[in-house]
Amino acid sequence: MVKGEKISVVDGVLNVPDNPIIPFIIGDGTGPDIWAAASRVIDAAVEKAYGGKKSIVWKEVLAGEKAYDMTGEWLPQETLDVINEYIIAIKGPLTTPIGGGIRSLNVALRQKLDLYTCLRPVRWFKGVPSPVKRPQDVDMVIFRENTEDIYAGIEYPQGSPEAKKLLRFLQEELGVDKIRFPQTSGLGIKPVSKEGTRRLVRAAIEYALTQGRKSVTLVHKGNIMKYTEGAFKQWGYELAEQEYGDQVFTWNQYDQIKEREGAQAAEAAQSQAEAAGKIIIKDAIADIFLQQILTRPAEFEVVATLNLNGDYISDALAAQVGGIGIAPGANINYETGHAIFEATHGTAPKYAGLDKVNPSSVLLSGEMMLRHLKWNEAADLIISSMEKTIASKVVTYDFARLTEGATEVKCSQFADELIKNLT
Ligand SMILES: NC(=O)C1=CN([C@@H]2O[C@H](COP(=O)(O)OP(=O)(O)OC[C@H]3O[C@@H](n4cnc5c(N)ncnc54)[C@H](OP(=O)(O)O)[C@@H]3O)[C@@H](O)[C@H]2O)C=CC1
Ligand SMILES: O=C(O)CCC(=O)C(=O)O
Ligand SMILES: [Mg+2]
Repeated sequence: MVKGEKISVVDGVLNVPDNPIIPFIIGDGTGPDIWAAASRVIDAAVEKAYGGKKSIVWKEVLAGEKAYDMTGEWLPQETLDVINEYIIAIKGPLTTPIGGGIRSLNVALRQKLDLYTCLRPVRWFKGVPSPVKRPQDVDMVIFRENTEDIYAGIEYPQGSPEAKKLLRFLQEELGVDKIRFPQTSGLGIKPVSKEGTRRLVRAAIEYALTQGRKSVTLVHKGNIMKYTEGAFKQWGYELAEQEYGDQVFTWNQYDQIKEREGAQAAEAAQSQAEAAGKIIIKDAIADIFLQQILTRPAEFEVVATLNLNGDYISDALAAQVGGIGIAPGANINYETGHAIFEATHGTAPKYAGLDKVNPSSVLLSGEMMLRHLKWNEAADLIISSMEKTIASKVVTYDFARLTEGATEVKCSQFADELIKNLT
């Protein structure tokens, strides 16, 4: 058996040995099915690409139901320590109960390791059934802030001593008289910071610059939540202008030119910036954005947004390219180099243990991980195999039910097909 080595970060650069040890969390619900399938494909792609010279040494770490059954803890400290030490990890989905019980372990992992970017690329694979006419126009990369917003978990149940105390403070100290039914309200707090916004928007702009993307759209609900979502927009524009002055043109600048010199001059300035290859930094209010990504998706490329908006937007966009079964993602801290790759979907509990669901989301998260490690040859093999397999119409239930003439296969059989098509 190959003895693995640790990935390290040297002078801010990821140093990847030929046999990196990569921790994985198998996940709850359908997690074991999709992980078994996806990890086989990842291993086969690496073997095919490097002929045995490189391989991943998987190291299981515990979280969720398996961790609770084995250790009595949902998220053992050891799991956090191991991921911290080994830098790069991958995970299956973990269950979060609704309306009570433990807080999200998925969110806890992101917060505890400060993985502030949730990176979710959304693209269409030819042949995947889609509810829209031109799914090929959807090619967006979402940068969702991953550590703040109402996901911070500062929430108090209705009638609790904490809720009563906070209510009293709001009413007596801050003169709040707008809570419609104070005695029967649960309360939540939404922290959004300048630092959190700046590092997220910086990551989005860096991505646009290095990947040759034309625009970054700041998505917010700043008309209603002025000092959180509105501030996100303002801080985002400020960061873009301060740090990327000659490489970007912002709609904030557009508005200033319009006010000073009129609409024609502003239009001309934007056209000139586009012609010069500058990145356009624009913004959209979240509700209309959800309409525009359906009606004119080609206008959006990189999206930077807050935590809750990003959660909604990523599932909505996934639907346009074939659904959550094919939506990958990663949680990344670009300063420390730590990253956990994970599918966008959840545990899909009704299909648990049936060897049925589509393993593509976690597999494509693995593909993102390989690319992150600069193992592009193996990543490319996964993409071309995915294209061939989907074109042959041998697919899991989610695509089969929408594809005429498809052959429906199980999760594990889909992995077999993918491995066969790694050529
Ligand atoms: N990062 C994480 O670990 C996440 C965890 N969760 C957690 O997962 C649990 C269930 O959440 P829920 O809201 O039902 O969302 P899920 O994403 O688990 O499932 C919703 C639906 O999406 C489809 N789906 C999900 N995964 C796949 C797949 N691999 N292949 C094909 N279709 C798929 C199924 O649709 P259909 O019924 O149409 O076949 C499924 O019923 C909750 O506890 C939630 O908190 C949720 C999101 C992310
Ligand atoms: O943590 C959870 O249970 C849900 C998280 C989620 O929906 C997401 O990250 O997209
Ligand atoms: Mg979600």
